[in-house]
Amino acid sequence: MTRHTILLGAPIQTGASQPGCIMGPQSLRTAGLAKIIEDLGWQVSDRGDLTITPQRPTPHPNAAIHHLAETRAWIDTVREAALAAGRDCDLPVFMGGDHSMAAGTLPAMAARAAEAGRPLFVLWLDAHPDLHSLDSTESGNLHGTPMAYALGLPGFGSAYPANAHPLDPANVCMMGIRSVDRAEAKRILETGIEVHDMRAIDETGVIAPLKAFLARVAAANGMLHVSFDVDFLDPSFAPAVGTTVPGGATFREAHLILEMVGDSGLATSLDLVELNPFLDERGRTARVLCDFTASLFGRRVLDRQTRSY
Ligand SMILES: NC(=[NH2+])NCCC[C@H](N)C(=O)O
Ligand SMILES: [Mn+2]
Repeated sequence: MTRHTILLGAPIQTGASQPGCIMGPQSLRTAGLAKIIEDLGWQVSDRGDLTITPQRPTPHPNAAIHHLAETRAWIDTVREAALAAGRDCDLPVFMGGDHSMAAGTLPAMAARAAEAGRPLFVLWLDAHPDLHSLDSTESGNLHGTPMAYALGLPGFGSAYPANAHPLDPANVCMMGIRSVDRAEAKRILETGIEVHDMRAIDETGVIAPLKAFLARVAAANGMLHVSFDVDFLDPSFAPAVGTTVPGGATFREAHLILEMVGDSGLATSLDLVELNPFLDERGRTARVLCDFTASLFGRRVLDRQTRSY
């Protein structure tokens, strides 16, 4: 049976300090995301881009926070549309937008998993754990908060919607982490989330920890959401991101991770976030993201035969 994917754009840039992620979905389309997946035998539907209406500012005791009202509106809009996309296909691709998008997609995928009576697992590929609450963020950039919110951690009051389906921290695996704020470090220790920072990856490689995680997902008959932040990658080959951190995953490390996830057949949803086309070089980061996505959708070397001239 032909498998079906839905592409859904969430052009959010209010969670980041630098503008530009608003162009993320269009850049992925221009780089040919739909065709790359179609060529692998999938049926692809593009549901276009979500929008929110203009918002009146809502104050918050943490004065660093900006665009709280927009973020909240995006969370509600993304959550509803992501849940519908999740119900309607095998593996939706959520095209950001900055990472605050995941404050909508993670609860949506958790709700979908609950409907299916299966646990949700999350593979978080990112330089940052995004474990801030509204109380702890120092930058005020709300793309630093989605994981804390999705886990149901305190510090959000009623500024974000109530989270009816908090993630189990035991089902989260983070890779690529190399920039952690103090409050986030504390939360990593308190929650016991599995974090493979770049130091650990340098020592052990990605294969062993990923195999172990995927085996847990399979054993639990889990659904698997992959949240892919461009800054997971080394900025030398993926420059189109506002929060670059040196020492990121190499091209091969990232491919291997997505190839292994692809082989496992376990992935049930994907976020592609933080692509800032304004900072790209001739579309190379968008192309690289499409290539990685193809690996997750099962592309092998022989699916991509070269042509000699
Ligand atoms: N999704 C991201 N790029 N997050 C970066 C967050 C960086 C930093 N921890 C902050 O809160 O400002
Ligand atoms: Mn992130």
